[in-house]
Amino acid sequence: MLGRVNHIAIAVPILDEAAAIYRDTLGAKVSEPQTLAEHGVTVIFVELPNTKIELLEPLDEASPIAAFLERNPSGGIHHICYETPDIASAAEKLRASGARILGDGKPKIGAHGKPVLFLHPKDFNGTLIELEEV
Ligand SMILES: CC[C@H](C(=O)O)C(=O)SCCNC(=O)CCNC(=O)[C@H](O)C(C)(C)COP(=O)(O)OP(=O)(O)OC[C@H]1O[C@@H](n2cnc3c(N)ncnc32)[C@H](O)[C@@H]1OP(=O)(O)O
Ligand SMILES: [Co+2]
Repeated sequence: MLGRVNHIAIAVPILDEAAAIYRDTLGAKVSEPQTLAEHGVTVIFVELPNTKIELLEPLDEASPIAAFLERNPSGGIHHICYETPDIASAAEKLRASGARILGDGKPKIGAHGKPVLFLHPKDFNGTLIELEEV
């Protein structure tokens, strides 16, 4: 079911400041901001040799990451995204195992234009998992 780590996401209070740290202090290549209205966030990707860092800023208080940032005002690691070759079959196996798929349980299109799903952190050692079909 699991392929490569596609990205590790960090929720941040101020996206431009977080991107400047990666670009100017850490010398990494960062993308332009991408607003994902359907997901309630604006994202910037930090390109690394073996994976990406996804910097996430909430669009508004209704954002799914707003409560996380209230609990962690300076930001924090938010989720890990694993690649999967077949998200429908992964969802079927996960449901059969009793794992909770968040939202309406149907894949949505993510930042890379691919179908993604999120799994409840309480079912996976307190870690929010995103699956992206690649
Ligand atoms: C898809 C576009 C883009 C991409 O990569 O392409 C993205 O990644 S968009 C990312 C933003 N979207 C999401 O994160 C969608 C899935 N997330 C959610 O639905 C919520 O964040 C949810 C339900 C995981 C948590 O929401 P909230 O904090 O408002 O809910 P609760 O207070 O009920 O939390 C329940 C329980 O889980 C703990 N929690 C919450 N967030 C996390 C987290 N990121 N990692 C670990 N644990 C988390 C929270 O503390 C609660 O625990 P408890 O012990 O009950 O207090
Ligand atoms: Co993500």
